[in-house]
Amino acid sequence: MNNIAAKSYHLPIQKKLIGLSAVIFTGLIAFLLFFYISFSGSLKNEIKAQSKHLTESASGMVSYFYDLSTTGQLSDEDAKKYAMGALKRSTYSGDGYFWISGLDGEILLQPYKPELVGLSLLDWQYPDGTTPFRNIDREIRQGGGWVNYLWSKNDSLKQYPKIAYVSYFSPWDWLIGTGIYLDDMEKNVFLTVVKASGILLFGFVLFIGSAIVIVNFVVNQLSEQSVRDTLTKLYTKRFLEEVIPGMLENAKRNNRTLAAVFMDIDHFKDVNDSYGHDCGDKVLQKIAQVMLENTRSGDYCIRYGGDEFVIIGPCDDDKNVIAVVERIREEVATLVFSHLDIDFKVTLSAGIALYEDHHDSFDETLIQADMKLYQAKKMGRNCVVA
Ligand SMILES: Nc1nc2c(ncn2[C@@H]2O[C@H](COP(=O)(O)OP(=O)(O)OP(=O)(O)O)[C@@H](O)[C@H]2O)c(=O)[nH]1
Repeated sequence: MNNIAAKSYHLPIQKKLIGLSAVIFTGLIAFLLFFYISFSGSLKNEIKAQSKHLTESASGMVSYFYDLSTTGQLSDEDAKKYAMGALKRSTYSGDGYFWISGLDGEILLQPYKPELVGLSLLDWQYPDGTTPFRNIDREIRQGGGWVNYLWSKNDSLKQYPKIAYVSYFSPWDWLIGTGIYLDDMEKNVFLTVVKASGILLFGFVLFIGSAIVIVNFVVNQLSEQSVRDTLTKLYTKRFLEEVIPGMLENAKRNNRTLAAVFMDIDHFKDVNDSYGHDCGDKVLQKIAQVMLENTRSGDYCIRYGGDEFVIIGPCDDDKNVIAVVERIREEVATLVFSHLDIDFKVTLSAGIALYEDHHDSFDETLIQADMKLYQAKKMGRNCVVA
């Protein structure tokens, strides 16, 4: 039954929530795009800075061996040999390595392609005739700088664009460098950004999902409260109007009919007058409880107004309905209320009508049930007329 209520009351809020999520989602995609562009730029710079830092550290290592030679602890030749050995072993990030060449372009150290040692880089030409290492010394002599060139990977002959930071170790006229393949860098940047975006997206989905669950819960609670009578917690007359079309449809689909029961407490005015309004309220609450306890989950118990109640529920014929209403009437009649040590009892009258003729409007059934209630009152009250 709550589904029907949800259908009637939640739709606009849910639509707004979906709209809001769509706007936030579009915003997030735009943000991720912006994030990708700016973050990938700074990540590339970071990778380049790391490469520069590595080359400078390698120069520092070479410098250490050079110092040993100047203090006479190592011969110049041994110092160079040990420095080269140290750099040869200094690989990083899996396949990162350092190379050394002389100022004349001669390759002195190439850990992954030792066959190149002794060859000169200066005359090395690309198919377009350019010589990438010819200008190295000019820039590098200032201390260090970036060089772009093509170089094959360890496991293939194909050449890939590479960028290397090269520093100049002047005492030995050595150029020390370590390079990064641009496609590897792009791949690393892409993977890092994708991971970061994935985390952001996951966070967003989690946030929106929780927001939808919480809002749905709050909306359910609020709409449930808005259709409940505050005193008896039964549904209100307004809710009856909302729920009837759906109930009629269900009844038709299941080849059943709907019963309408009108109930009214007998001489309730006297209860108020004799025992006070608060005591009257307690009577109303107790009778509502008896109604709820005696009806099924598909039935709707409604406080129609004042001391008047309505029950609507699917049924096949009036026998079961009469039995249920009689049970409620009898149970109410046995209740003993007390006020300032005075015990009193109340009774109620009821009228039952079925929607069996499938009139155009259910209002007619309600009017009939109300008329039957009137008859019950006329017949002396504390009875059910069907
Ligand atoms: N305590 C209390 N009384 C209410 C409430 N709403 C309506 N009433 C009272 O319920 C009484 C309804 O009385 P009536 O409909 O005139 O008739 P009755 O006294 O029940 O007599 P019959 O219906 O003819 O048996 C009135 O006195 C209203 O003031 C409420 O929320 N709390």
